[in-house]
Amino acid sequence: MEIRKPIWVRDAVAKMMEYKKRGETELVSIDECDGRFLSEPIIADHDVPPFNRSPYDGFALRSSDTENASRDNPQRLQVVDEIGAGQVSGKTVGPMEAIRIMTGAQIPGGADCVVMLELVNELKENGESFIEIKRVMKKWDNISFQGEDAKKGTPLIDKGVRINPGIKALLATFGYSKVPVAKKPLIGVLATGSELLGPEDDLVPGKIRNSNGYMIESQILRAGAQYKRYEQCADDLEKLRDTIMQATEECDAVITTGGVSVGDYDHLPEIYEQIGARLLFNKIAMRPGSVTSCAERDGKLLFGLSGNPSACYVGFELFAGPYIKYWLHSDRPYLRTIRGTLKSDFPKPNPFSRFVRSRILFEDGKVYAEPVGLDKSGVVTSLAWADCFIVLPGGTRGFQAGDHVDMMLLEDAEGSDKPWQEPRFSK
Ligand SMILES: Nc1nc2c(c(=O)[nH]1)N[C@H]1C(S)=C(S)[C@@H](COP(=O)(O)OP(=O)(O)OC[C@H]3O[C@@H](n4cnc5c(N)ncnc54)[C@H](O)[C@@H]3O)O[C@H]1N2
Ligand code: MOO
Ligand SMILES: [Mg+2]
Repeated sequence: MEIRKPIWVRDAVAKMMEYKKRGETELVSIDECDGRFLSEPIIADHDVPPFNRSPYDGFALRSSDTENASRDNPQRLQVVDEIGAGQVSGKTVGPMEAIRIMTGAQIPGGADCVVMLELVNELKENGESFIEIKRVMKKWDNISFQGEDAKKGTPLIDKGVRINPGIKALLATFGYSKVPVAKKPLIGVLATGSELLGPEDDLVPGKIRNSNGYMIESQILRAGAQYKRYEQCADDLEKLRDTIMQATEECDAVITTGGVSVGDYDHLPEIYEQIGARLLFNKIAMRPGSVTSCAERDGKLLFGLSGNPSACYVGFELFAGPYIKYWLHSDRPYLRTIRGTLKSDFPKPNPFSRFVRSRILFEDGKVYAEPVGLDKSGVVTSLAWADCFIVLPGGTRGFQAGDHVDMMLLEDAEGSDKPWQEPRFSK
């Protein structure tokens, strides 16, 4: 029987990333851009705001006219025009004059400050309008300056960033009615196993429902890609091979689940050979997911994820996820790792690096990680509660509550420019 030699997580990631690719750009309507990844950076092509404007409803005037203003000596200014947002006054504010101005309107020529409506007395005399002002105004009081938010030419958002509501606001600000985004890779998904039923099927002895296929599809969507589902397949070598071949032709990458270990019906290793795919690795020093495999055919990757649900989940996040994020032009395609405090004891030793499905807790300004569910690779329920992996490097013993540990974030938009790597002492 074949004995596989495990490789380090960092080496497996590096091997897989030798085949990384950037997706092409496509233009989508701004209405369709949510959740997509920018394929070009956003650079301010004009000043924001584009003109000096009023942050208040009030009066624009010359601060020098208020030099002697006080409670006992109100200064009277004549109101010579009024402007709402979107309008521009043709007038210039002269000595002892003011222009009534609304929030967002361009500051008229001559004026160098704005006084709020609430701070003046308004008077009418002979059909003419005046204000009395009782306070000294300083030059540039209450002006929102052209370019104070962003100066023309400033890089604002990197390419490869997922469009969120704030970024969408910037896209609109800078006139992107069409947005350059990375084309989503199409990932073929194939769940293998003669024991698998569909979610619509009743349970029968010896069988289980296919959960990995749906989970992987959801992980693909969370990573920002799209999937094509291939009909779940019994462990029949020829049929599996033909379906995988077809998926490799039709998709940018293929993810299978199950059939990668050493069992009698684990056909993936044989199929890689038969279709002429080059095996990059089939054993990694990690738990779960040690059988995670990856092969390459014509520059396309085939991810052979474990059939065990937790192992499948981890394999996707460590390998397929970064591959997809890079495709989407991210320079931070890896999961971000932070340090946190272990909430409960984890007594198991770690011969291989362990990715423990866990939950982030925030208490008293500290970040804690708490393992969820059974730490077994065949477990499915814990995945529903996990929003991070606690990463325990191989070669370490058990950990106690209060120890500091690495936490890999699963629901994080920022990512990391480096993958998690085994610390040197674990070698
Ligand atoms: N003699 C050895 N046996 C095993 C080894 C080993 O090194 N030597 N490795 C174990 C490890 S570790 C893992 S992980 C599993 C990997 O198994 P496979 O990837 O070959 O997956 P299967 O055998 O097809 O299934 C394993 C397990 O997962 C269930 N499964 C499969 N597909 C799905 C699905 N779509 N949804 C939900 N559950 C699924 C399947 O019923 C099995 O229970 O091998 C160990 N064995
Ligand atoms: O690959 Mo298995 O999940 O290590 O237990
Ligand atoms: Mg198996």
